[in-house]
Amino acid sequence: MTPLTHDPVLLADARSETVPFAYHHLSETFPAQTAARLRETFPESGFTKVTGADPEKTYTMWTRPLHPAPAESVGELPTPWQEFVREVTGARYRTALAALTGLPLDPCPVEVNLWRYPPDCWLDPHVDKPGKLVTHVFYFNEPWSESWGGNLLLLGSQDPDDVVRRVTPVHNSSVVLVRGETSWHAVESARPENPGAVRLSAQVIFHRPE
Ligand SMILES: O=C(O)CCC(=O)C(=O)O
Ligand SMILES: [Fe+2]
Repeated sequence: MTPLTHDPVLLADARSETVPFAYHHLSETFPAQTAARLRETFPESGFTKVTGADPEKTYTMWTRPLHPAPAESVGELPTPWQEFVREVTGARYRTALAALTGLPLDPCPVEVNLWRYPPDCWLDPHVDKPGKLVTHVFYFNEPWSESWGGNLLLLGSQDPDDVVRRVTPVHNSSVVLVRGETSWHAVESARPENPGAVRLSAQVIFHRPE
């Protein structure tokens, strides 16, 4: 059996930004081989529907909880993803993320989940719920072109056109979003002419302690 290598997330290489709000971008999140294994084994089953609310149109994206996760689903998780969960729920990553963000993350419950967005799904502008202190979003699409849409939009206000930064969900990149009253962001719809690519992401969320 392949040993659990427990590769670190390369947070030391993050580019820290303050505009339009505090966030950090990593163009290479994992060593290339680790990222490739995660990409190749990104799960296809165990997802449940999330229906987007839009008066004109309904659409469905899919999510799967990895931590906490239903006990029976853990054994089915491919080994690279079991390693991912161990790494992002472990002390090394938590300490590095606390150092990067300046937030006291020690007492925070951590949640890990996966997302599959078929073409044409989007998320309207929002600031994350106040209970979320910081969210790290990891992307696994290869290839992905900015022109396909599906970009994470970092906004200057609630206005979807007030786009300050556009983060393309390219393979092995990731973004750490620090939640605040003005941390407006949205996910742009992936264009239908995008050749069938499903937008694949994982999220690690540190929640404010109860
Ligand atoms: O997938 C992304 O790029 C961001 C998703 C997001 O903002 C959220 O789920 O709250
Ligand atoms: Fe969000």
